[in-house]
Amino acid sequence: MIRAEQLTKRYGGRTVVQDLSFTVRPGSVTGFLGPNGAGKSTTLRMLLGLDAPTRGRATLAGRRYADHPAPLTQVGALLEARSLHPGRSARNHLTALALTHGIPRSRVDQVLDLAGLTEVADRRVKGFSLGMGQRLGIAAALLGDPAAVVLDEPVNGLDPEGVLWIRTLLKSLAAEGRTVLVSSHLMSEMALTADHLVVIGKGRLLADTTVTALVREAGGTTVKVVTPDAGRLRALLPTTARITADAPDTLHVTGLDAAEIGRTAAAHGLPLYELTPQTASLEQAFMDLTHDSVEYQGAEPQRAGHPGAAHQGAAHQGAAA
Ligand SMILES: Nc1ncnc2c1ncn2[C@@H]1O[C@H](COP(=O)(O)OP(=O)(O)OP(=O)(O)O)[C@@H](O)[C@H]1O
Repeated sequence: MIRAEQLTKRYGGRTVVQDLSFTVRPGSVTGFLGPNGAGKSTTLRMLLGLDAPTRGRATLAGRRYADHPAPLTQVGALLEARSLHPGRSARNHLTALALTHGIPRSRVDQVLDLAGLTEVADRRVKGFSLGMGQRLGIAAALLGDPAAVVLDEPVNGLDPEGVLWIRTLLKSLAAEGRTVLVSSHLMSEMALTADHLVVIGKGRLLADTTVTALVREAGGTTVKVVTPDAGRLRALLPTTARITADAPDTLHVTGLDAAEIGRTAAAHGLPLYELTPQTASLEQAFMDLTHDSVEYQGAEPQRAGHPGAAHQGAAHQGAAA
């Protein structure tokens, strides 16, 4: 369990984290979301004892990081700035870390395997790609077999295979009963990875909720349906569904999932050319939530009237810095 209690951080005269309180529970992935500059990294550094709070408290399993006799067994962390000795191999790097923390050497091989680095374990780190470096950082975070894992923007700069690997790993760490806290400025990524969300903007808490609840609040998932028989399909769907049409053959259906719509169409022999659940509403919910907290506004994205266009307009304001 990770807990932030009224955490506040001031740099000079500027408050970058203010009165932030939240709890991260074991057994699920918690996404820590906010636009660029919202204070995510600063908060994570305070949780990990790397920065002292101006006010408030951060605890892991009830104690401050510095008060744990063997912190690496409590929490493993991957922060954005990595300090790796370029001339060392991955194995040597992990072995040095293990020896200085009283962790058996045998654990090094286990984490190399877990991170998919066994084959390159004896290569010098300076030849590593960004993805391999990220895997090594995660191997180091898991070295102490920690009860909690904290990762700052772990998918930044990774290729699709790397992103998928991290997503799967985070879910399996949570399924093992660990506490998993992962920061991101991308709602689309967190929607696929996290169960719970803590959203901040300008250092303040904006939402502490589940992905499911946020989807519900955003009006549910909308399904785009393209069919030459749009009129007939519309008449066959339950009246509880909200349906809009922006072209003669295209419906946007809220309140029904894709499977139900597909079954109805199949039962009546209606051909479907497209049946696509859209998370655009979730992106929009995130942008609405954080709109006033974005430090560096780019051009205002189009606030379009239908979900498909909103998706295209979702140019991640947070990334506009
Ligand atoms: N050591 C520091 N001294 C002064 N200001 C700082 C320091 N570290 C961070 N800040 C400021 O605090 C604010 C929050 O920064 P932080 O890196 O925590 O945000 P973030 O949410 O992690 O952003 P990003 O998504 O861009 O990484 C920023 O305005 C940043 O400029």
